[in-house]
Amino acid sequence: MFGTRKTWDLGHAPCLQELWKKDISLDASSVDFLMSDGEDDGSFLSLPTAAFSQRPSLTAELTETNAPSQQLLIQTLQDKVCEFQARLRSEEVTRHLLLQQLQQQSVQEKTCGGGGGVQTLQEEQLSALPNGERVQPGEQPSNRLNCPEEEQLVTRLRTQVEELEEKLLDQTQEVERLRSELGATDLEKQLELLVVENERLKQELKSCRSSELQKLEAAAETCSCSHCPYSQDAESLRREVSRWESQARQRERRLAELERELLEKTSRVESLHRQLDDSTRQLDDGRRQLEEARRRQGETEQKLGLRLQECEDELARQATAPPRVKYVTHTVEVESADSQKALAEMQTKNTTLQEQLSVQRQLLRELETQLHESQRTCAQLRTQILVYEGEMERAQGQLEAEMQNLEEEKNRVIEEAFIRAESEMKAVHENLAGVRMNLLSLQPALRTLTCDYNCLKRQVQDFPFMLDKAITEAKQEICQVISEVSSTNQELLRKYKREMNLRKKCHNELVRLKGNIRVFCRVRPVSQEEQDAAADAKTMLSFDSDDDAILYLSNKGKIMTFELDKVFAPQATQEEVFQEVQSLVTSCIDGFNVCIFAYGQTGSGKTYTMEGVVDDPGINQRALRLLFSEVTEKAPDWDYKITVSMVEIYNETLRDLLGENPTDKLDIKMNPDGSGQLYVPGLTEFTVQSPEDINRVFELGHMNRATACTNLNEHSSRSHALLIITVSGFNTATGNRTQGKLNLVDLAGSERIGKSGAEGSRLREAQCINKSLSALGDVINALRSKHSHVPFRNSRLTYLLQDSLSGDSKTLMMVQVSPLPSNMSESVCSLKFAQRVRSVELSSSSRRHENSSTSSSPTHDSVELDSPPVTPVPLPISRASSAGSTLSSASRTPSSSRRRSQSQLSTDRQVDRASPLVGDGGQDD
Ligand SMILES: Nc1ncnc2c1ncn2[C@@H]1O[C@H](COP(=O)(O)OP(=O)(O)OP(=O)(O)O)[C@@H](O)[C@H]1O
Repeated sequence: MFGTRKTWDLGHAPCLQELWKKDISLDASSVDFLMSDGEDDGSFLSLPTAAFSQRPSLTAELTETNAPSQQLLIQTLQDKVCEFQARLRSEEVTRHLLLQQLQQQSVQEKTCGGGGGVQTLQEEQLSALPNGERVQPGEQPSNRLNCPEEEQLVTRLRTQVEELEEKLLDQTQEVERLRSELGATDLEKQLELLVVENERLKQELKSCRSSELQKLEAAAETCSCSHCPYSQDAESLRREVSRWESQARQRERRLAELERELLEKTSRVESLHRQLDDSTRQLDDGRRQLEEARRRQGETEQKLGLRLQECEDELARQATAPPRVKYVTHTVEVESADSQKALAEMQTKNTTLQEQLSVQRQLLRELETQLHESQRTCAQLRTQILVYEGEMERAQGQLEAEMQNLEEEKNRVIEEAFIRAESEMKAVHENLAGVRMNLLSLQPALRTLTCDYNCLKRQVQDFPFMLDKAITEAKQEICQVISEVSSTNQELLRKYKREMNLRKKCHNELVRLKGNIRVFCRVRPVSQEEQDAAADAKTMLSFDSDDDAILYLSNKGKIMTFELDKVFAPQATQEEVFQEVQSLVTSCIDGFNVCIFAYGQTGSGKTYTMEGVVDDPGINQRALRLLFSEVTEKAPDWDYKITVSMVEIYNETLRDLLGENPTDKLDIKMNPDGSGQLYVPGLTEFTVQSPEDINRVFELGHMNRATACTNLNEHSSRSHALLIITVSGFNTATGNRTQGKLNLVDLAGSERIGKSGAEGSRLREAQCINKSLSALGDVINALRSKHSHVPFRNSRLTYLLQDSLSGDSKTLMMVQVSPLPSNMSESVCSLKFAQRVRSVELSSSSRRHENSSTSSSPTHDSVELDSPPVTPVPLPISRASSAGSTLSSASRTPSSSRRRSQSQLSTDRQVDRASPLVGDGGQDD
């Protein structure tokens, strides 16, 4: 027995004891920890971590509406879980206490020597285990009974936790859905209300606008005057309506913006509501799962209570049963190893369970953390929802305020428009009444007007026939008048042509009677320098106060009388000189060739007479201006062309002063067309159309003359300068053509060589001058003598002037005389030559007419000389020449001198032949 008892010694199970103690202490601390956790936190949430990780926004979607119930539900779940864990832990504690009691009983039986009794007791206790189970050797009875249930409980707990998580998710979704429905409904209602209100406002605005416009149009129709006050009111109303329209458009735009904002927020709230629905649905599911877990927990508790009750009963039964030491000892000896093995297994299982519990605790903490985050997110969402709702309320408030303002303004505008419309209506009614009165008063006048209108209508209907008749009569009258006018015009034209021809004939005859060669004399004044320089500056010339054709010259004590066509005293002006010349110039327009040349010694005033000075131009410029004025006067019937050439004859060399190269020598040739006319090949001709053109031509001529000569004054004294003006005319009415040539010649000085003492080149110049002047005298003598041969070709000068010296050409020689005594012999020579030239009569041949119609014109013989002359210019009476007579001024009268006979001229011709032109100079030559 004792040996048996030795084998029962607890020394074989020290580690079991320690293990149990250790387990108990661990379990107690764990229980305390768990209890403290459960009590302190109370937020055990059985949502799995994966569920939150998969739905991170789920917690954030919890809304304020279901938050209290959800928290309550979570709190309830946490309480249940904690209660269940506490029960689990208390069951474990109870089981450990039972084991400790069993161990204590065994120790007591050992110490009391009743090993067999202990073994018997244990056997009885083990046999008395519920369900007839026998305690196996080495196995702790209660432990063997509870382990599967714990595993099942843990499994069930996990399942329940998962189910709770799912339920919580469903519940949350349901809550969200409910909240979404509620919120969406509100928002939709608000939106619908806003849209309806907007449409209503638009309709009201449109109707108000249309009514205002109709009123305005009606007012405008009733009064269409621009200055009427109704039109002005209507205009102001239109402006106001347009202003309101612009404001309405602005508010519509603002409303559209608010609608857009509202739509955005509505969509956002809808999404939040959808999320809240999901959370509510999950919460419902979690609730259901929690109820299911609670139910299962109740069942488990019930089972555990029954099992505990059975254990207690068994322990009580074993305590009351007598000890069976031998048997127990044997049993203990036999079963101690098994018990130790069972204990080790139980310890292992306990360890596993503890690990599982720690995992569950960790999971619980994570879930609690997630719950906190979800609560925080929920609070943020709640705040955001509140902000959105505030904004919506504010926008709605603004919208309402704007609507209110619009309504008020609309009412005010309508009221004002109504008032205005009423006043306008009143005025329109008044006008209407006035118009009615006027209408009544105008009705008689209207009847009269209607009668008049009918009469006029009949007249208008008859008008085309009357008009046709009148037009026909008028046409006949017009045709008759036209034919009469045409015949009259023809007659007038015929008379005009006849008169024109007659005028030309008369003019020609008058000039012919005056003499084709006319000689004027001009005495230049004594300059101030000459008076200051010479004591004998006293003039030797005197004039006849009664006859302007007589010049007296006192020479060597004798008085010489010279009778010319005209004598110009020193005080004669350029204009007075030109007055005597202009009849020749105008005959150039009629188709005559005219030659005007200034003759005289150097310094006698030739250039002054021909060219003049800038302020007082001479014959050249005045002649051209006169031609322009005459041509302009005849412009309606005549088309004239005036061309100008300028040449210089120096040392028998002809140069073109208007050419590009004035130093080139020109030649004079017969025109190859067989007309017998001379022409200068290469001579430049400028067509002048205005006085400005004339000035340019003269400037160019002077410039070229100055360019060609080193000393202009010296050179100009020894060269002949010719200005050749050609006037070509075409009568557009008659078709007649005329061409006249005007030669304006500034001859070289005619002084004698012996007096000047020239040598070398000067001698050559003087010889050339004398040659040309002698040739001119020979030509004039031949013409005067009516020789068959006239020596035109003896000099360039006479050759160039051939057509202006022959035929019916007109020649004017202006003899320039110096009044100084020192020049007296030269003056005598010049005057003698002038008197001889004056006796020459050019043959009167027909003028050159290029038109064949000239042949049908009246001939010179057919001209009726008793007809009054057409030319208005008074011309000097032609005078007979009386050359070289030395008469005293007292013994002769101007009238007697004018009637000198031609026979006397023949006597003078005999005298002149010895010294043809240059007087003494001719003898010197
Ligand atoms: N009628 C006049 N009134 C005033 N001054 C005159 C008049 N005639 C000539 N003179 C002056 O006499 C001077 C000489 O005149 P001008 O040069 O015309 O003589 P000329 O005969 O042309 O000399 P040349 O043969 O050298 O060219 C000039 O200064 C000119 O101004």
